[in-house]
Amino acid sequence: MASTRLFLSAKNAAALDAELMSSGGFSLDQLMELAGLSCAHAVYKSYPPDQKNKVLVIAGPGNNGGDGLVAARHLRLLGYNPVIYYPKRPNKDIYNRLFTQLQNLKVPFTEDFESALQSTDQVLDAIFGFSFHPPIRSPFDAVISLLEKSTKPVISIDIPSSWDVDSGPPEAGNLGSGFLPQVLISLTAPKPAAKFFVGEGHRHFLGGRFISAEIAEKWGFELPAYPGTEQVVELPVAK
Ligand SMILES: NC(=O)C1=CN([C@@H]2O[C@H](COP(=O)(O)OP(=O)(O)OC[C@H]3O[C@@H](n4cnc5c(N)ncnc54)[C@H](O)[C@@H]3O)[C@@H](O)[C@H]2O)[C@H](O)CC1
Ligand SMILES: [K+]
Repeated sequence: MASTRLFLSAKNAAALDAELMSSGGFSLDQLMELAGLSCAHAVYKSYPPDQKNKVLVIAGPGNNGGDGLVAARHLRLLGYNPVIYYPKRPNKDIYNRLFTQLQNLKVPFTEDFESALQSTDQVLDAIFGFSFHPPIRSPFDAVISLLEKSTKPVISIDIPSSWDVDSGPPEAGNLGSGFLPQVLISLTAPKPAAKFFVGEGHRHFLGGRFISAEIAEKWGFELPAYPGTEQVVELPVAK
């Protein structure tokens, strides 16, 4: 299993993202496609499709939500039954196109989060990524509260939503302090909050295979070797 040395702070993650899309020559679509594809592959490795598992994808208002929409499309094509809860949908071209692609694949959208949670097999948390700033606002506060009480396995994209990107889970007694996903998929490089992602049986993947060794060195993190054609590499989790 690969190991990584250093973490990418919220500030550096945003700056690196901007660099990839300026001097790096990438478009947001390209990065989001590779990020979302790696998330679908991490779900596949953690919960292989079994009689068309239902995966409830919670998509937030930013690009973390966009990764979730891309992952939902790939999950559908991999044999899952994704259902999407997308309560705050900004009217932006990239999200509108992802929405159209999902509609064409007949992926359902739901407005009833509570019922969808009861009937799902797994949850894909694509609510917030590296631009989240606590405290969490409506309607996602109620969503996190329900996830804290639920026993459904959760796979979080980039950070467990409600955790501070740099300092980790909220203090005991605050919303989100009881939220610990089963699987974390870090994109580009783990964020400092990933230090708090621990526990027997929990799995941590790194995805977003678009970083060169030169970029990793420049931004001060170690890039583990992706095996063969894999879109994710598994990282150790402390017990
Ligand atoms: N290079 C990469 O690794 C790539 C990562 N990608 C993914 O993009 C997210 C970061 O996306 P961004 O749009 O910057 O922000 P978020 O999705 O984290 O959220 C912004 C969104 O959330 C709202 N918000 C912030 N705080 C709160 C709050 N307390 N309560 C409610 N709402 C809040 C804010 O207003 C915005 O609307 C990264 O993590 C990856 O998942 C890309 O796919 C490209 C490549
Ligand atoms: K997330």
